[in-house]
Amino acid sequence: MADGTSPQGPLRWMLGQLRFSRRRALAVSALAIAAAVGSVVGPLLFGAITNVIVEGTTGTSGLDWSRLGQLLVIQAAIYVAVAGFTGLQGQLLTVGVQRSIAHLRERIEDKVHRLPLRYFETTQRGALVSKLTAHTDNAATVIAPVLITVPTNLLTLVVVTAVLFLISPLLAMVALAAAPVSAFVSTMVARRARPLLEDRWTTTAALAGHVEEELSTRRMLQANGAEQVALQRFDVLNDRLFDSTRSSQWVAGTLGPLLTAINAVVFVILAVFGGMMVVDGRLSLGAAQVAVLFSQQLISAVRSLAGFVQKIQSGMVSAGKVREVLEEADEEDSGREFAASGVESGGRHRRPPEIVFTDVSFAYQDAEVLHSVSFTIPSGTTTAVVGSTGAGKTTLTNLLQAFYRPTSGSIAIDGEDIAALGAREVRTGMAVVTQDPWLFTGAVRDNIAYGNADEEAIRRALRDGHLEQIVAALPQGIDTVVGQESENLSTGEKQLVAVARVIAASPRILILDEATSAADPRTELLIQRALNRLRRSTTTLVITHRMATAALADQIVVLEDGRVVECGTHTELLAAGGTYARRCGVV
Ligand SMILES: Nc1ncnc2c1ncn2[C@@H]1O[C@H](COP(=O)(O)OP(=O)(O)OP(=O)(O)O)[C@@H](O)[C@H]1O
Repeated sequence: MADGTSPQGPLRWMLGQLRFSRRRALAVSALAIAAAVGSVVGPLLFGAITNVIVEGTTGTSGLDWSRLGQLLVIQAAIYVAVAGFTGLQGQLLTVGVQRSIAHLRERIEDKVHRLPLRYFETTQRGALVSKLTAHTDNAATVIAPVLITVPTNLLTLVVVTAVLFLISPLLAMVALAAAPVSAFVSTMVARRARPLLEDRWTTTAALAGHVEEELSTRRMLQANGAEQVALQRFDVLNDRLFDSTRSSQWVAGTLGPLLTAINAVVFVILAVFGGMMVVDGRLSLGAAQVAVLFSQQLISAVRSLAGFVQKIQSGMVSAGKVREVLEEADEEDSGREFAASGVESGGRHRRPPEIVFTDVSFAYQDAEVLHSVSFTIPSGTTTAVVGSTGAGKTTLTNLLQAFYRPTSGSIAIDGEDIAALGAREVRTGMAVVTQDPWLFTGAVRDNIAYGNADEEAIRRALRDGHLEQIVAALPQGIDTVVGQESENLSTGEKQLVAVARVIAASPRILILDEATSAADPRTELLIQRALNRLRRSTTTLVITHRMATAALADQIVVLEDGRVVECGTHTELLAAGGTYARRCGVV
């Protein structure tokens, strides 16, 4: 696999992403070549027109108006055709490029759902967002130069040089001498600009991440009077972005004036030499004109090639970033079909599964956080896991959802090791409610249905989830748009929507991770009641700090420092007089 950041790799990779039909590619190339040929023929005709005028005014036979008219009409037709070819080629290319970019975005969106949790934990959010948006667009800017502008400019260079040599080898040598100088200057500038461009993108991503974080924690920042800290961080990043943008643009900005200066010197030399040759009679005025015009075309072709070097550099940096995401390893076996509900095609509900943890040990990095954890959650029962902060309770739920694999030991669902099942399969028919109810921006109906439930299931979820009254009070009822930052619903009400989603999905496995800990007593009661209806149709794992919640479970597992220290029913554990009883304040 090519290195995503190597100078050659990303360009070839980016071109590999193109979705051009052969016909479109041929049409674009033919139009581009025709436009390039037209722009070379134009100056030749201009020279011929000048010669006709010179001969007509200095000769004896007078001005040949018919030939002059013919040449002028042909030249006008060529310029119109060049404009038409260039415009059409641009349109065809744009549509093709945009289609390719849309396809690339689709691939990235798909990839985001297949990346392992660990990737998101170790990647800065802003960097990821800019890879998915700005970098994708910027990467596309290399396509037109690489496919069209660079080849046509090279073609122009070759043809113009050849014609220049035919007209006058001396003038051709003068014009050509400027090309390596221009190319050298451009390469030097591009080399200096590249690290500055990298820095500019990195800082833009960091700034985007900071703003995103600032917006999502706006209330907390204000409540804790921490706006100043956020402002300072913003200022640091903003200054860095200013510096890197200024430096990169300054470096890039030197290229234009440098090339203009080289151009001016060449122009003066050609004008002097050409003029002397015309006076000596070694060259016609028209040919001298063509030589000067061609030398300008030659320099402008070198100049635009140099300009594209910089554009291509920037695009390659972006292509490398996009490629990095697409080439990340997928979460293992995440490609299987995902069915969110436990209802079989026939409408009959499958029996909730038995879940068995056998000697499960796990380490996020080096330090083990779970040590030989074993317990069984029988089919259709509820097991509560209690334990102090950092004991490893949430880690257990992460392993059950196959976000990570146990370092040793196994977790089996109905006798099948989840390592063999694959992540998507494991999560089929599994629902999770955490302390933070997550809602996406959309109607309450869509938040409950989440693409799976039908009208009947939504109605049932509203009723059983105690949401009917709350939804009725919303301005557009069930069609009211809500979201994570929405002010329409309180946190407790959002939690009820999350619970209603679970009811509508009819999961076979339910994970409640501190699901009611942020709710007030009344909402907690409503959530408990709503979830009780699911009790017998699901196998439930409850993570809780509240002993009253744990007491309702069929079985309680007490976890301390990653080890199971007690396991039994509420009554059994109270009678045992151990950790659980102490937590309940009984002993
Ligand atoms: N993504 C992670 N990367 C590295 N270490 C982690 C990660 N998540 C949790 N840990 C560590 O693993 C240990 C167990 O964390 P876990 O979240 O499972 O505890 P918990 O019992 O759920 O705690 P709490 O009751 O506070 O939610 C802690 O020491 C924690 O710092």
